Amino acid sequence: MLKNPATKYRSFAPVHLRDRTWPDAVLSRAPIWCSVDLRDGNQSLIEPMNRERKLRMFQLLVKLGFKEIEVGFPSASQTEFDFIRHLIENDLIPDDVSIQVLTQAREHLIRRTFEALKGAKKVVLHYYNATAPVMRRVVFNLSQDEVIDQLAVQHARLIKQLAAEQPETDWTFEYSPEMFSGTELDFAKRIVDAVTEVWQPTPERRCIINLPSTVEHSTPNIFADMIEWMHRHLERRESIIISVHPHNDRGTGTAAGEFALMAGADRIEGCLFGNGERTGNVDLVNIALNLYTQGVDPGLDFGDIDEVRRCVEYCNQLPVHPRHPYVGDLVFTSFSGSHQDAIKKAFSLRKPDDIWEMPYLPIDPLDLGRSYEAVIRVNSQSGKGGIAYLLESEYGLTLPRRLQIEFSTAVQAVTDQSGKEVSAADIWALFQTEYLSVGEPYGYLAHHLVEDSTLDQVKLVTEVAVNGEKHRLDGKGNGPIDAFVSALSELSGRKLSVADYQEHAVTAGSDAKAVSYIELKVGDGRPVFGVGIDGNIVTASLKAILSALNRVARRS
Ligand SMILES: CC(=O)SCCNC(=O)CCNC(=O)[C@H](O)C(C)(C)COP(=O)(O)OP(=O)(O)OC[C@H]1O[C@@H](n2cnc3c(N)ncnc32)[C@H](O)[C@@H]1OP(=O)(O)O
Ligand SMILES: CC(C)C(=O)C(=O)O
Ligand SMILES: [Mg+2]
Repeated sequence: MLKNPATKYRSFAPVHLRDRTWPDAVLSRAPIWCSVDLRDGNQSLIEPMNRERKLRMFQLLVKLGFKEIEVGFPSASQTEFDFIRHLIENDLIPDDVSIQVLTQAREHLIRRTFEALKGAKKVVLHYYNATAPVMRRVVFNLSQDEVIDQLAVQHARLIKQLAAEQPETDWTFEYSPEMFSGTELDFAKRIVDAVTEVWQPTPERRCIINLPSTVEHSTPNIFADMIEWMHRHLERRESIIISVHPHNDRGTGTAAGEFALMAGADRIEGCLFGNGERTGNVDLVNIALNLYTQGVDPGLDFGDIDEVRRCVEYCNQLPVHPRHPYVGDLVFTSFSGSHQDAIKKAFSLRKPDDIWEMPYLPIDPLDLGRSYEAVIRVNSQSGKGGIAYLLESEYGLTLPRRLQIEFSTAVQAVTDQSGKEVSAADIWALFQTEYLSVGEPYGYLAHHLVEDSTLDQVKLVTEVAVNGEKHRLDGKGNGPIDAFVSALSELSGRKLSVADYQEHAVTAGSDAKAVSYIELKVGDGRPVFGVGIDGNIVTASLKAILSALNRVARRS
């Protein structure tokens, strides 16, 4: 049993911001994106990326359109240092991309970081120190003023000085009060103001103040309040890019990121598909595609999302979950009958330039390079709509509604028995067995049609096999179906009549074929469907009648 948590945990305190404005804000443009896959993502991996994997990730991020990429923590290890040298010395960084590097607020680490950056064109130099009370007490044993002076201000000065010594590089400075989300707001403001006082940013040369929820420990509205508070209270706000860096410990990293952007943040740091420390950094793909589905261009290209996933899985050596937003294998799939029914109906009414308004599909899978193939999959939770959708999309058959109902019983029997999914190919095989390959007792052999214009009738001569024996049938009627049905009634000794008849060209496959669906009534029995497919529409209809008759025979 869990112990009483009230004796062990403290609840988070709300921010007193009665006139908050962020809940009414609408996100109408993309933020500045910064990927930290190669740093925060990398430092959380079981096996950090080697150079080859890092390069693959870097090239992917560039291809996706990121202009700010945190490429590592150069003072952490030789691998990190060498990777950054490799990028610079081999001219692998496009001119419009800034590499970003992280360092602790410690002199020897900062000096080593600058060493790693010699010759780089555009750099975001990012340093941090923890600011939360627990860190001040446990890790640093320093007072608020000492943390401001000894960690933040002194190292802001050092960074300014070392940057001036490397004027060939276009520098942007970034400071993170690490654990901002657990820091008193007035202290966070004081330390940030002290840093910007040293740097003296201008609206033309802004610095970045990155406000992380290093560990997410409140609901996202509290984080948004904190960001709006900082946005309103910071000195030199017009010369600062406010960045956020949400983690996902409570599972609300995306909401926190979006609310923070509504609350005044200009920039967001995160990882592809939410990799990163513990439960991960905020998922930038999620945020970007959420914008996209609101009609806002995110400025990042996820037009081949499966390719992105493959690369990320390779680099991180971690799988992406099948339910992961926008990318998981199952996220565009409906198994349940009512969802399938609505999707099928919406697809058939949709015109190419319509606004996307598709039940159960927040985004068009085609926009992400996915197909409609997986949109509907069938198991015992499915209904006729999904089965009909698969036969139509994969095999070009548009089943009449009552046939959908009839055939879904056959599919349901299979899925109920196996408990498993049935593929489109399985459904097609079952459809063939049920309707198309029923050649006994009646089999179609040939027909000959004579139109008699004087009588306004047709004469139909048919050859059919009955239990393997050839029979010639002569029939008359107002059309070939009518003529055949009357001849068959005579042969079988039972009254046959057509309750419904539909046909269409088969749209799938290369051969021009027609399909005919006949609902046949035999005597007083309930109508039964038969289906025929043939290059000739009359033959297709005759086969459909025999299919229905054979199915009746099979049942009895
Ligand atoms: C929230 C984040 O993601 S922050 C980024 C975290 N990322 C990483 O740590 C990955 C790379 N890190 C490393 O390679 C190493 O930790 C290094 C090179 C940075 C430092 O290594 P070491 O000097 O061996 O220290 P160690 O790893 O034990 O870290 C603890 C020390 O850092 C100090 N420290 C931690 N954060 C800071 C900071 N922001 N500023 C100054 N000192 C700090 C601690 O006080 C402690 O010092 P102490 O040994 O005097 O008690
Ligand atoms: C270094 C900082 C930005 C960080 O990764 C965090 O606080 O989560
Ligand atoms: Mg982080």
